[in-house]
Amino acid sequence: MRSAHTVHDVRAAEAALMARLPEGALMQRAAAGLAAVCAGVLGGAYGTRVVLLVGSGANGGDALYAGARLARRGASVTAVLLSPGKAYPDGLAALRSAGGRTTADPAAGEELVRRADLVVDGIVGIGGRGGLRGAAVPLARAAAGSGAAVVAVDLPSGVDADTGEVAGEAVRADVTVTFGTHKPGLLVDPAAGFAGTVHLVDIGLGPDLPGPAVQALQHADVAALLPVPGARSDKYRRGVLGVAAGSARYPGAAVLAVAGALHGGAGAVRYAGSAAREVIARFPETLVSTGRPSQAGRVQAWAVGPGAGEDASARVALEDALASDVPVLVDADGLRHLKGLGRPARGALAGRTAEVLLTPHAGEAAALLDVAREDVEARRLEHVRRLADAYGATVLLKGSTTLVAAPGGGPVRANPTGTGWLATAGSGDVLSGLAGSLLASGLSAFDAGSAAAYLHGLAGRRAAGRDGAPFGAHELAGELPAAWRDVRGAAH
Ligand SMILES: NC(=O)C1=CN([C@@H]2O[C@H](COP(=O)(O)OP(=O)(O)OC[C@H]3O[C@@H](n4cnc5c(N)ncnc54)[C@H](O)[C@@H]3O)[C@@H](O)[C@H]2O)[C@@H](O)CC1
Ligand SMILES: [K+]
Repeated sequence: MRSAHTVHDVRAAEAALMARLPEGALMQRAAAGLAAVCAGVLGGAYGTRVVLLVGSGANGGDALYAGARLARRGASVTAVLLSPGKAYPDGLAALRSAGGRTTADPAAGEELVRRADLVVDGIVGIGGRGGLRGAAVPLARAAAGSGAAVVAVDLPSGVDADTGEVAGEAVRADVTVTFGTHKPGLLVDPAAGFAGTVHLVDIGLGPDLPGPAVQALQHADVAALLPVPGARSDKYRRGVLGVAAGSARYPGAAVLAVAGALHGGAGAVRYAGSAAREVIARFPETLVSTGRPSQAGRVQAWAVGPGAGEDASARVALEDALASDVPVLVDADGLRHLKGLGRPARGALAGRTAEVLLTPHAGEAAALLDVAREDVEARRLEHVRRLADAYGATVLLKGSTTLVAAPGGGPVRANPTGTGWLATAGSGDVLSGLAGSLLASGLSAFDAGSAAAYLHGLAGRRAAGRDGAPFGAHELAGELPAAWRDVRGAAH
């Protein structure tokens, strides 16, 4: 599990640890880790050209000390000082005594960047506010346009460490070397898209850190969550998922939701709705009926809404499922009907004894919160939390990094496996069935949502192939068994 902490928590942990260590020890740990990653990226420091972009704070200090280490190993190192009067003095002295040079001329800096093998971004770290400013902007652009590898110190300068927002220009890194713990912005888009490959350098903060603000599951975490049948399992004990999805207009959504559901761990899938004929034709193992959810027989969870349409029967299906005493996943048209139930948002769900999992994309989340879609996309972390609290439900916010938040606080899970190839019609229907199936097999809404997003992303990557190619949602569903095997195989 990768964990990310807020700037406030990182600073508090650093202060507690620093009080027990000699002065400068933490920065030396950070710089040593940074220099080691840089040397690895370069394939050895000797004879290489390294340019440090150095701002006014300790982030620049890390870059200067790492630059001194690289210079001692034979790299030609030049620091471009963006605030020459404020650059970290001891770091500057260390660089100079190791044979490194400095310049305060931004134009000369841009020229150096264009000819560099490696650019180290020490402009700002966790002390940064807003996008890049002044001379940092053309330098960051020159770095992006050069052939140099760009290594960001702690986080790419210009991105917001806590929110993942990118308010203006930011450095585009190939590699980010972060210290002590991840920062939420390294796991959450849009900022995460600027970070490249992230290396965590352990500087000893662990014992002083509280619980994380954001988590990203890894194979072993997901393997531990996935339900595996034992000797005493039967199809009912494994859990039965009810799917109320699709309509005469969108029968395919029902088929795709069932396709996802058959790969989520439930022992059986019941379908209730007007696409029963299409579902049974494609998946003869499904138990189908054409009535409302409450007439379909006993289930352990419902997945409601994909392709359900806008007419009254879809609203009735949602109300019916919510009136049950089992967990309910609400997606797509179901979310629209949820919004339109006419009762206060919380009221629609408050009386339930079992969990609710909402799975909106940014546009649906915006509609549920009455805000602009762009606001949700720019500050996804804030909005997934707000939506979970407003509706008293667990929320899976789909997108470039899918986020899952439970109501009432606690860490948000950021899914690391997504790929842009998943943005294809029907992909969300497969996810609904998959997450619903995991709910039916007994996982909490939080775990079901995050494990489903993880498997769905892996399946998407497999379907796209190593070089990347488009696929249809039915092919995505077809890759789910292989995604399970990837995850379970890595845990053994
Ligand atoms: N505190 C510690 O013990 C450690 C800190 N470390 C480093 O220290 C960093 C934090 O250092 P600081 O608190 O000095 O802060 P930063 O170095 O992140 O930046 C602060 C300075 O940047 C300026 N600034 C803010 N936003 C800007 C923007 N958008 N464009 C240009 N300049 C901007 C501010 O005026 C401020 O002076 C971490 O990110 C990490 O790299 C590491 O050395 C590990 C140990
Ligand atoms: K930085």
